[in-house]
Amino acid sequence: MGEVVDAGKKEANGSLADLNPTVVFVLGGPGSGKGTQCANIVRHFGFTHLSAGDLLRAEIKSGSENGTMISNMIKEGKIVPSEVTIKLLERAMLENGNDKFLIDGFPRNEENRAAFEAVTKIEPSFVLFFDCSDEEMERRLLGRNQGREDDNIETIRKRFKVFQDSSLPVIEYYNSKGKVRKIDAGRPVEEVYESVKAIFEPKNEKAD
Ligand SMILES: Nc1ncnc2c1ncn2[C@@H]1O[C@H](COP(=O)(O)OP(=O)(O)OP(=O)(O)O)[C@@H](O)[C@H]1O
Ligand SMILES: Nc1ccn([C@H]2C[C@H](O)[C@@H](COP(=O)(O)O)O2)c(=O)n1
Ligand SMILES: [Mg+2]
Repeated sequence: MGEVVDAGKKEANGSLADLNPTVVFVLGGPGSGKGTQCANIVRHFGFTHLSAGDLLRAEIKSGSENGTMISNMIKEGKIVPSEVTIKLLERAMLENGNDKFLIDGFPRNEENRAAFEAVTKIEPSFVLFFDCSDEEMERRLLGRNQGREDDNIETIRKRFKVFQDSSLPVIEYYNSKGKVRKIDAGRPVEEVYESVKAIFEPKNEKAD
């Protein structure tokens, strides 16, 4: 008889090396609109959206042994150790079945970046960077109303500082490799998406 599998869960099959997925990192400050724009990209371009923050919040809810540590770090706006987040991302990619992923909110610091590269051997195709002012991001986060424990002014300020100090250097790293596609994310959702769409649409380059 075959193995009984929990009906609610998919099995993580194979390895990432076998899957060899296309990966786009989606970066930007807290509230810059990463999740909002990823939902649009998924609808039109067949990617699967994996938000590192969502995976960490699900891990807290699952009652995992790391739950309390993750919850405390998120409340403080700090970055969870890479091995925890990378395991969640690897599992999500292998369980999913798709081979095109938008990885949202990762890598958040140099440790995330270097560990992901070392463990998965995956190079992102490019990095989508949503550039937005702190004033606009703060307004959006305070109006988000999704019950997130980190959407309060004290934690928001800490998250902004971590973004400046730890996440921007990662974007600069990829920029030096010509991989960053920067989007002015301070505009209305539909306008931002027009710019995003242009990046994902295949180019109609004329042959000679
Ligand atoms: N271009 C936009 N203009 C106005 N509001 C927006 C825009 N994009 C997103 N929002 C709103 O701002 C809030 C934050 O957006 P979203 O959750 O997509 O940001 P995020 O970058 O994923 O944030 P976080 O890093 O905190 O997860 C949401 O309430 C969303 O509806
Ligand atoms: N690579 C990551 C991504 C997220 N986190 C933690 C810390 C963030 O403040 C929080 C929320 O993430 P968001 O949903 O805003 O992308 O999750 C992390 O530690 N490491
Ligand atoms: Mg988000």
